[in-house]
Amino acid sequence: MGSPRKLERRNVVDMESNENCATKASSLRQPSKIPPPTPAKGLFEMSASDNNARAAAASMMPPPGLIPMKHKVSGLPEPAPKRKTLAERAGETRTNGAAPPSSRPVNGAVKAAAIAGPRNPSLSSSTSSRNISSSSYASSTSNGSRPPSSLNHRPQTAMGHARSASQSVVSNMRPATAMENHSAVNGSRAGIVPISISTYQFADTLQLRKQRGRYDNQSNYISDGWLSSRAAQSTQAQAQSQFHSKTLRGSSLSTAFQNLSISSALAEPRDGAANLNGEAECPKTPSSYIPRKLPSTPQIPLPPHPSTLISPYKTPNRSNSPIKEMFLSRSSNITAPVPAFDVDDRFEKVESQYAQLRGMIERSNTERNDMEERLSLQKIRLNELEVIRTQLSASNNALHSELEDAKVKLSTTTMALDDARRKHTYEVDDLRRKHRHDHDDLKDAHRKEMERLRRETQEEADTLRRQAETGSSTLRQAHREELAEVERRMKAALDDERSRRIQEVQEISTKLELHRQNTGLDIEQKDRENDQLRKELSQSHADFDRQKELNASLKHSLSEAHANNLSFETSNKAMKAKIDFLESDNQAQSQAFADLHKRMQEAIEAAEVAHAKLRAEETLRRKLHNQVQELKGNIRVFCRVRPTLPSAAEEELPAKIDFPDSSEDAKEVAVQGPEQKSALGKITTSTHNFSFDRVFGPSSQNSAVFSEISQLVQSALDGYNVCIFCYGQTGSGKTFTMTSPDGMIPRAVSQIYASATALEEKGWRYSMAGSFVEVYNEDLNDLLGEPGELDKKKIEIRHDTDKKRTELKGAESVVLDSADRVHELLARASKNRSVAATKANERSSRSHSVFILRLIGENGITGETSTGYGERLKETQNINKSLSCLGDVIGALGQGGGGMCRIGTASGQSKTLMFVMISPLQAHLSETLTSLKFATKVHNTHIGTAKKQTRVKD
Ligand SMILES: Nc1ncnc2c1ncn2[C@@H]1O[C@H](COP(=O)(O)OP(=O)(O)OP(=O)(O)O)[C@@H](O)[C@H]1O
Repeated sequence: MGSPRKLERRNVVDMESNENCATKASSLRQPSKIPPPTPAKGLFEMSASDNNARAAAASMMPPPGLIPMKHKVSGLPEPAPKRKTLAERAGETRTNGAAPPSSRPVNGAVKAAAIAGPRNPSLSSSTSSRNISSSSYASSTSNGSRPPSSLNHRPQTAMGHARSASQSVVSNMRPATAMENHSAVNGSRAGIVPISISTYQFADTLQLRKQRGRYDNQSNYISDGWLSSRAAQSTQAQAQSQFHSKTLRGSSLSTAFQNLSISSALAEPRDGAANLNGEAECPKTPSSYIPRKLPSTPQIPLPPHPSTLISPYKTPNRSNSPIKEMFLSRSSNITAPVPAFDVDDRFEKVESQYAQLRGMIERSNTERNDMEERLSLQKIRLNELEVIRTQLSASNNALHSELEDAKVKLSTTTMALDDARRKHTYEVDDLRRKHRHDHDDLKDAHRKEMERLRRETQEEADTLRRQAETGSSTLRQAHREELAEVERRMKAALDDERSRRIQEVQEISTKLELHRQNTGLDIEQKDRENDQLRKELSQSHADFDRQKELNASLKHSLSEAHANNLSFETSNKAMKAKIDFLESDNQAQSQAFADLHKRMQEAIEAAEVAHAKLRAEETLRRKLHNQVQELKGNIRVFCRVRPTLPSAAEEELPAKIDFPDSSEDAKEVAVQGPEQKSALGKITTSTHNFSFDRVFGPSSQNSAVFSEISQLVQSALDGYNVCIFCYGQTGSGKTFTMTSPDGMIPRAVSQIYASATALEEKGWRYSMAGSFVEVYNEDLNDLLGEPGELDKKKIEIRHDTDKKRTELKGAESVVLDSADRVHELLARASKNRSVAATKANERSSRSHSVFILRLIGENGITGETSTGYGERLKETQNINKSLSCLGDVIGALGQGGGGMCRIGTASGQSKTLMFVMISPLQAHLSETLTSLKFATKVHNTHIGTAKKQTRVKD
């Protein structure tokens, strides 16, 4: 975008060029293959007619008014009435105002022609031809020969000419008209500038025509008259043509004037005074009109025959034109006189036409002034518009900047809105979390309250029990006394009973004796009676039968009596035995008591011996158990492959995992590695075999796994530090194995409780406390603390090298006074972990949770104490740092550098069991192999003998 000034200038230039174009356009000729009898053609003919002006003047030349009439337009205004003749006006001094300034350079060719004119006959002849016609001038200013048509295209339009004008000097293009020639010579537009000059020059031309006519009149009037009339005719024809153009196109006056001016340029040298005056009065005359020194008219040689001028490029039409024969030539055979034209009449006509032209020029000037005024107005308007445009662009810029500001504000507002929305979301989340925490707190408080109530109830129950026990001992004493009383009473009763029984027995014995005696008497009497009867038998057989019957009945009675006698004898014997027993009871009882006491003393002594033996055996058992554990290895590696879950997606294909020694205590696992493509494109798979202390397949249950580690739990009870940790990728079953309701931790705690209860009779009293911490970002967080303090409350690890104990300062320790308490503890830790996991998704896979069970055992009899730690670590494979650290630790432990770096109690002081957890899926195959390789490394590590943490009470 240019500056306003530039724009204005460009507009002006455009307008000028438009005007120029319009002007040029007005001089356009319709292209025609047959050249019309234009003045250009006539100029050549006029050159030729210098010698034969008379020849066929009437027939060859059209009457003066004929050519103008051809182009005359009916609407053309009539010329103004004549005031002065051209001859008169030719002598007048030209005004400066009529001569526009010109900066056009003098054409070199013209200058050369002017300078070299007298010396070069051919040039002078051509120059003379210029006096007659601009067309011939154009020819002469060229190289003297017409250029080949192929190189010198004659412009078909004014525009074409305008374009070619600047090239015309170089290419020697033949102009179509004098006007075009003029333009070509000057190399600049021919528009307005020549108008005022032509007035003056045209007058000169006319004057010269007259003088020449007169001169010629003296010598060859006819020829001169022909020349003059021919020139006038040519001028008139041009003027008429310009009128015609003006009328048709409205702005071709300058073109017409240019034609005239060229003629005047030819006329200038003829009259030295006029020429000098012209130069003096109009120093700004265009350079193309600089007076040239030309030979005076009388010495002007006749131009060569047109055919010689244009011979190289003779137009076929022209050469074949029959008109050519109508012109005079040396070879013309003139036989009849040719009538002369009336020159004055022609001049008058030309004058009138000139006046007409002048009027038109004035009008044109007026129009031009109007146009200039309009142009200046337009320029002003343009400036105003430019100012408005500037203002508008300024306001546009302001609006743009406002728009940008508004956009920025909008984006700021949007961002603020987003921030507010995000903040609101965070606040809602926080509130939700707080609400959840409050809820959990309430639940905790409720649980605590319940515990408190339960404890109070327990205490009350204890009090009651104590009271009951007190009551019961009183009762027992009373009972004992009562029992003694009863015993006494029983003894008295027994004595009474005994004496009563003895008395009864004596009575019975007496009765029995009496009865026997009576029976004997009866028998004797019966015998007598028998005898009597026998005697009487003879007397009577009937009496015998009767006697027999009686005898039978008597026998029966006898048997009954005998039975009774026997029973009586038995009871008598029993009674006798009883009496004997009762008589001997007192002594036996005292003897029995003494025996019993003796035996009891012996039993107590034997029990004491047995207890001592048992304790010695328990110590031996522990020692042997520990030796067994040591033999099994203080760091053991178990591998567990979890089953494919029913919820697993279909595309989760299982990996090929085999258990070559699939027995109850399998120790080997074989994993088929990923497919590998050889250079030849052959696909191979390799099987990786691993062996560990124990391998559990997918179908293994937690109970089976625990049976393998229960001995380690026993070691914890025996006072050894035990570390059990799971290692494996996410989702491989670590949590399931360790903290599920039947996982290792609940089972271990239950076993410890059961064993502790069993050991109570051996004098051991155990107390248990559990802590649950999380290692995240190398910080320890308490999973049993308040959820809000999870990442805030920091826990310190303190290691007492003297006591060889490691403690976590700040971690909450929950007393496990019943086996069920561990479930609560695990649930609390799990909840805290899930709260933490919602804050950071990756937390689960980047954190390690450690459950620490602290066992303190005291033996009231022996005074021994044992302190052991059971630890459960859940190590996640995802952390390479942890992996390498763990590897380093275990490696260092294997080389006896246990104190260098510690993970929990995984050192020479402890027994360590590592679970390597394996996912059965193909997708996790590479992690599976990495885990197994690492576990193999650990398995190959030997850790020094574990030392029991036993102190003898002072
Ligand atoms: N032996 C098994 N038998 C049946 N289901 C199992 C077994 N082992 C693991 N699972 C199941 O597999 C899933 C993932 O196990 P788990 O959550 O214990 O993995 P993890 O190793 O603790 O994962 P993370 O490291 O992410 O905590 C759980 O749904 C669990 O119930």
